Amino acid sequence: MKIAILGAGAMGCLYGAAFHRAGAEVLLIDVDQAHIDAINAGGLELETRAGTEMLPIPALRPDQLDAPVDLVVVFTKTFQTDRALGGIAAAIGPDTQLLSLQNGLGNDRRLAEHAAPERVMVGASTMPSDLIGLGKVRSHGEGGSRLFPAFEGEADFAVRVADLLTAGGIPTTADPAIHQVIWSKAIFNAAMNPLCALTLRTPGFLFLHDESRDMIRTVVDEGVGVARASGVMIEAQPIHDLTHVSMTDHANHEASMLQDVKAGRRTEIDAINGAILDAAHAAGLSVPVTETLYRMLRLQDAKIST
Ligand SMILES: NC(=O)C1=CN([C@@H]2O[C@H](COP(=O)(O)OP(=O)(O)OC[C@H]3O[C@@H](n4cnc5c(N)ncnc54)[C@H](OP(=O)(O)O)[C@@H]3O)[C@@H](O)[C@H]2O)C=CC1
Ligand SMILES: CC(C)(CO)C(=O)C(=O)O
Repeated sequence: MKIAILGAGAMGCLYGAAFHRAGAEVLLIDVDQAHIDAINAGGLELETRAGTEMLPIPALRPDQLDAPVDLVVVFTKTFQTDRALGGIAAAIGPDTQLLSLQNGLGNDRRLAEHAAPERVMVGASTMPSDLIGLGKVRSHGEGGSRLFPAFEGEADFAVRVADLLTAGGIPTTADPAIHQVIWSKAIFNAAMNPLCALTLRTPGFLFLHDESRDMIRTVVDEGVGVARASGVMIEAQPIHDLTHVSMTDHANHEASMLQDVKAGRRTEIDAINGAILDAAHAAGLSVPVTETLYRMLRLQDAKIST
């Protein structure tokens, strides 16, 4: 299978490495020329709990992709998706499948702007990953992914993709309840990521303080209420459990939103807390802690653009 990873940052490199280990033909696509050059010069350096690997995966700029691939895996930030897919139009042929494992809500809709709905797959990942330098990624922690066609597509291709990732070291399943999975992950991120970004601390710090643990519990309960009012029937306890795993097993992982704030980049607050807030308004619900965190991160983002 020929796979283009669109956005060779922390997660793109981690997933590109798994596809590569499983024998797929992988191309890492990014806009950062220095990062591309570093990968092409010495290989992708991936540090996990199992050790450090140097993987000879080619990296390219979007304009260097000139023929259709079988699968595009989108791992840009959510607000970069549309532009990034527009930049690789030549790689999206009539049979090309698109997959997003990005955080947040609405990724299905964003991908369906660039391919027929039956060729759009979505999902979520609980793998942690940090970009630690040019051509260098670190992932310390267990996790996995779930994916499935977003709309009415056939499950066969999703199963093949999941099997490849599992063979490459990221346990992945094709899960028909994918929209419940995505809502649960978005609620988890709405609770964890803004608090990491605002305190400039990792989940282990949040575990030490009643203030953060209380807010995390409340945001999860608020989000589950919104999901259920929107017709997505999920339970709160598995999400509470996931926040506990994050604060203990992934205690030192820099949540992606923390990585963004530290690097002076815009965050994905609109696709996470903002999307839950929009759904709350549509359902006539109030979600005060989710909304406060949303407003705080919007202010943080405003510092970058002003
Ligand atoms: N990091 C993590 O642990 C996790 C992240 N996620 C989600 O995965 C997604 C990716 O996150 P993450 O890997 O951390 O993000 P990164 O910022 O590390 O990676 C995104 C990459 O995409 C590149 N990019 C931007 N625009 C384009 C474009 N037009 N064409 C090609 N590449 C482009 C960026 O370059 P540049 O920096 O120059 O803009 C960057 O290298 C997000 O939705 C995130 O929420 C999900 C689970 C865990
Ligand atoms: C790694 C994980 C699951 C937890 O923080 C994440 O989604 C993120 O960093 O955005």
